[in-house]
Amino acid sequence: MEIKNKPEEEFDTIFSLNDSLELSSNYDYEHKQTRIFKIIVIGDSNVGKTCLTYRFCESTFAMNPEATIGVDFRERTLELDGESVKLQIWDTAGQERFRKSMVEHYYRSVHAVIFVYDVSNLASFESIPEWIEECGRHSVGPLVPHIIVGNKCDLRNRREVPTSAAQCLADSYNFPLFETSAKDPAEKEHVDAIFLTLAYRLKSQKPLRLKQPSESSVRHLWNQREQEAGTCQC
Ligand SMILES: Nc1nc2c(ncn2[C@@H]2O[C@H](COP(=O)(O)OP(=O)(O)OP(=O)(O)O)[C@@H](O)[C@H]2O)c(=O)[nH]1
Repeated sequence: MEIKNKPEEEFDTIFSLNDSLELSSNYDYEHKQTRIFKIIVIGDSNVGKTCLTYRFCESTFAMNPEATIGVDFRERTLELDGESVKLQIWDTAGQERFRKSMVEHYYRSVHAVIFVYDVSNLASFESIPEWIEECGRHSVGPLVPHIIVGNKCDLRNRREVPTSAAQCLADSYNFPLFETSAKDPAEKEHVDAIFLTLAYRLKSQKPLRLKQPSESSVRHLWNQREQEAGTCQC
C-alpha cells in the first residue's frame, strides 16, 4: 500500500529540472522504441530486496533466496500508454563483505533508487538514513526519484516499525513511502505499484537532449579542423 505520495506538481518540477541536467534514460538499441531505466534496490541484508525484485519481475515469491553477492540483475518491460519502458533492476547485496567491489557500479547512471527495510526489524529501518547518505556520497543527486519500502508486512505480530514512524522519516526526506509484502500473494499489486509509480515518473522525463556547445569549444574545434586541413597531404 502506498502510504503517502509527493504531490504530482513537485515531481513535475523535479522532472523539468532533470531535463536540463540530462538525467534521462538510455535507449535500447535493438528495440529503438524502448527506453531503459536503471533502478537500484538497496537496504540491509535479509530485508527482502531479492524477493521484492523477483515478485515484480517473475510474479512469484523467490523461495529460499541465497544472500546476494555483488549484484543481481532482473528486468521487466512494460507497455505504458503505448510506450515501451524497460526497467533494469539492480538487486544489490546488503552484506558489506559482498558489496565492496561492486559499489561504484551500482550507483553509476542510476535513474531511481528504492530503499528497503523490514517492518519486523527495527535496526533495518534505522539504517535507512545511512543508505540515503551512501547514495549521496556516490553522487546520486536529489533529483533522482527515491522511494522507501517497508517489506514483510505479512509478519503482523512481529512488527517493530510503526507506519507512523516510517511516514515521519519518509516525510523528512520528502520521499514516497510504501509498505508491502513480497511473500503475500495478495500484496502482488502493491509490489507492482512501487515499480509502476517509478516507471510512470521516469517515463515522463524527456529523452536525452544534447547540450548547446560552448563558444570556446566550437572555436577549439574549428582551430583543430584548420590545422588538420593545413597538414593534409592530398
Ligand atoms: N515473511 C516474509 N519473508 C520475506 C519477505 N520477503 C523476503 N522474505 C524472506 O526474507 C529472507 C531474505 O530475503 P532476500 O530477498 O534474500 O533479502 P535480501 O535483502 O535480498 O538479502 P541480501 O541478498 O543478503 O541483501 C528470505 O528468507 C525470504 O524468504 C516477506 O515479504 N515476508
